[in-house]
Amino acid sequence: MKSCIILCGGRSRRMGKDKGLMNLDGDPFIIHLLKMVVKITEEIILVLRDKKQVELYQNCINDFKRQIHNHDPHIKLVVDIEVDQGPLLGLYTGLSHIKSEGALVLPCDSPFVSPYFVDKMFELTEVSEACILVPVWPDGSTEPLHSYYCKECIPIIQKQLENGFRNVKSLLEKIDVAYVGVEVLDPGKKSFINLNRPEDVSQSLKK
Ligand SMILES: Nc1nc2c(ncn2[C@@H]2O[C@H](COP(=O)(O)OP(=O)(O)OP(=O)(O)O)[C@@H](O)[C@H]2O)c(=O)[nH]1
Repeated sequence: MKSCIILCGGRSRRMGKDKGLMNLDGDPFIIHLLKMVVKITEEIILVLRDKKQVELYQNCINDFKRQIHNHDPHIKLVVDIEVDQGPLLGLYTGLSHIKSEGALVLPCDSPFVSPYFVDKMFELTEVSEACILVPVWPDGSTEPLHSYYCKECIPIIQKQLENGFRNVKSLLEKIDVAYVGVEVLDPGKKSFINLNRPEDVSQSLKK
């Protein structure tokens, strides 16, 4: 079973409005992601901040269901166990809800994630013995919000949170990680584009 967790619970301060619901070329970012991921996975968990955000995303997903003529596209909305604690807690919440052994984690602000990337990640997790699979750039920087995490990470994340860490990168030092070059996962590298500011959106439309 292939599971995907999409983190949507950030504050979008730089964008000024909820990034997942931002319009890009006719669809909200989250719908760009869902259109692609729904065809590849059997379970999708959106991790949101609070009930108010759930209501907004539920409306958006109801429109999506009508659009694709599918009343049950295996999408579940869950809420962070504590608000505003950052993506590490979002990951913890997401992993606590999945039915499978692990999940591909994506941020809601990367609407150009490609099916090639998603397929490749799942293909590599099947042969990797590591708990986490993380894309790495030639300069050594990593993409922990475009990574695969197995459920064995849950107690380690819990410990990291108790120790005051809120950053997903802090987890990578604590558990077995396999690093894979970004060029292997997405030769065009568009999957890793994050749209954080209004100007990022207008620039992405010009490309
Ligand atoms: N569930 C959950 N997701 C989060 C949380 N914080 C950030 N995220 C998600 O993690 C991804 C990266 O977030 P950032 O861009 O670093 O932070 P942001 O709060 O969304 O945006 P800024 O306020 O502009 O920094 C996005 O998909 C966010 O929605 C959180 O506390 N809970």
